[in-house]
Amino acid sequence: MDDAIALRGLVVDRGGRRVLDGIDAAVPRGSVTGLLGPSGSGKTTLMRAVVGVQVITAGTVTVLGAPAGSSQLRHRVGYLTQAPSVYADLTVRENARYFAALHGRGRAEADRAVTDVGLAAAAGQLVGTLSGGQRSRASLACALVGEPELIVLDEPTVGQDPVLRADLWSRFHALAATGTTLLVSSHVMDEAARCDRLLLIREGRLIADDTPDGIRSTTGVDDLDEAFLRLIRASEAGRAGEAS
Ligand SMILES: Nc1ncnc2c1ncn2[C@@H]1O[C@H](COP(=O)(O)OP(=O)(O)OP(=O)(O)O)[C@@H](O)[C@H]1O
Repeated sequence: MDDAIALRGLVVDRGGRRVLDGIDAAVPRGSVTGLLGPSGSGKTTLMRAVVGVQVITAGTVTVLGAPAGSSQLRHRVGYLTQAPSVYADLTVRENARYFAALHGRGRAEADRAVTDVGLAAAAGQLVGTLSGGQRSRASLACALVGEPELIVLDEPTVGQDPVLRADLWSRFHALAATGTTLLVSSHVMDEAARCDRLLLIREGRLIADDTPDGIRSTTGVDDLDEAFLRLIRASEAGRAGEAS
């Protein structure tokens, strides 16, 4: 069983609308897989299904060999939502130590997680006084501190400067090198090139599941932004053909 995530025929309806429309995809263990697509394409919904908090209409979501949301996955899957989920009236260090304790980890792991996200200098600062980008890194530290086998990160680099973004991507790859699996969403196409594999979704349908090089070679262009445009146009042409 090499896949950390296996999606089979995943269909999700939200607010009476079909938001994911029959997704089949697999995320290999020990990889950094990017989940890309325009705003509203269904990235967050797919991540919610993987962490087991989304009611699904049809299909199956298997995570680390178990159905998504099973109690046995509680300490094995980490999730960073788009809204920072940290306590404003605790310091960065206190937040990390609190989440570490929930996962049976100690102070050393908590302090390391804070350093890993570049917040060592602000460790003693109340989260409520941090900038937006710092607050989202504090939240990231809390998602990483339990050392989960699968880490699902919803737009973890939004609001970060280019140096920090590069540092965070290095950190993601260092984690993958130790066998951790990361599913990372972004709508910034330049981050796509940093991923081992890419899932591209548009309007709830998967239009690519490949490596960056595989996508370049399928589309015949080097620039991934342009490659995605071509894939999107090809999928639209295909759907127009289906409809006629
Ligand atoms: N609670 C909800 N109730 C009804 N519809 C929702 C709800 N949350 C999201 N949706 C709809 O589901 C669709 C997919 O949303 P989702 O948040 O998964 O997209 P996304 O790709 O993550 O977008 P973004 O990049 O802007 O975060 C959108 O059309 C959105 O309006």
